[in-house]
Amino acid sequence: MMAPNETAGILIQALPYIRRFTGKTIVVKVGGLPMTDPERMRSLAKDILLLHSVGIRPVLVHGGGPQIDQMMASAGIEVKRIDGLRVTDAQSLEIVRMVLVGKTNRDLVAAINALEPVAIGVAGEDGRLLEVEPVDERLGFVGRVTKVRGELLHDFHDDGLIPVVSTVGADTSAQPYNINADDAARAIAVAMGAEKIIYLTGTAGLLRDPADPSTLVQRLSAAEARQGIEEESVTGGMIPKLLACAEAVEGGVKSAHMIDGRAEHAILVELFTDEGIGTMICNEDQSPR
Ligand SMILES: Nc1ncnc2c1ncn2[C@@H]1O[C@H](COP(=O)(O)OP(=O)(O)O)[C@@H](O)[C@H]1O
Ligand SMILES: CC(=O)N[C@@H](CCC(=O)OP(=O)(O)O)C(=O)O
Repeated sequence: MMAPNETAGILIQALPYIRRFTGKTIVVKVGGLPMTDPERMRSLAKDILLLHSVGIRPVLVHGGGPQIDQMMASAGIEVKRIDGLRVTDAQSLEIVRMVLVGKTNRDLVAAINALEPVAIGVAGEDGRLLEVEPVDERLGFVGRVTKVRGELLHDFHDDGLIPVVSTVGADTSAQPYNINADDAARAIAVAMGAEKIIYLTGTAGLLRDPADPSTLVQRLSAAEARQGIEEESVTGGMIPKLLACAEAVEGGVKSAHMIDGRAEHAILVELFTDEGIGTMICNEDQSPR
């Protein structure tokens, strides 16, 4: 049990951050890995609800890569990725939609609503929320976001709701496309003029040596993040994530953070304490945090 003066100290430390972020949009992207544990999902739901309760406008964008892999394996479909993006044919696309829209989104919405019924699930293909164009013909139905109807998400906030977005988009003829969730979250954050984008991931942040958590890179500029993509130590899902962070900051989001989704209440520590955790990407002239 924490001593009362310790609790008071934490609240006092949090106050300037709460003041600074109240009324601001903060996009939180959660990857599939932190969502494999129901206890972690409940803890995430509490954090998101706390942001909402202090007047911050959170948008929760989710992935579900490991869950899609699992479903594809049980359907006997081979998983193929190019530079961290899933090769998605018509059959795989059905599985992607089933998992992301039908399961992961529902589970997150239910976890928040069990605490307070303010979460609303929406897929990028609903109401043209995320309009896309194909990325590369080798990838099949994989889309890059060309337009975001951010006003739909602002309207949800105005109505006291927390949008939870699954990242299946559609082209102008309503053909659904699979979108890398890191990139979709970036597009949403830029379109909404978000203050921050926070990536909750299955690693401590960007590591110089992926096998050694003590090599965490605490801070880098958007230009350095772009250079980092070229480095040998950056592979797989970290490639689109780092690129998304750079593009978010270049698109006007004040800072992009990659933090450990496995750590309890990581979002609250990042937002409301002086320490901050993980890797932060911001413009060079930006003051820390
Ligand atoms: N340099 C690096 N630093 C940290 N993680 C890295 C690095 N290079 C590759 N990775 C891998 O990228 C993963 C993050 O990408 P991804 O699995 O797509 O995340 P998520 O699904 O959590 O959004 C890490 O869990 C790690 O396995
Ligand atoms: C095109 C593409 O790769 N889409 C991703 C969408 C889910 C995702 O991004 O999930 P994570 O955040 O857990 O990685 C996929 O099919 O895995």
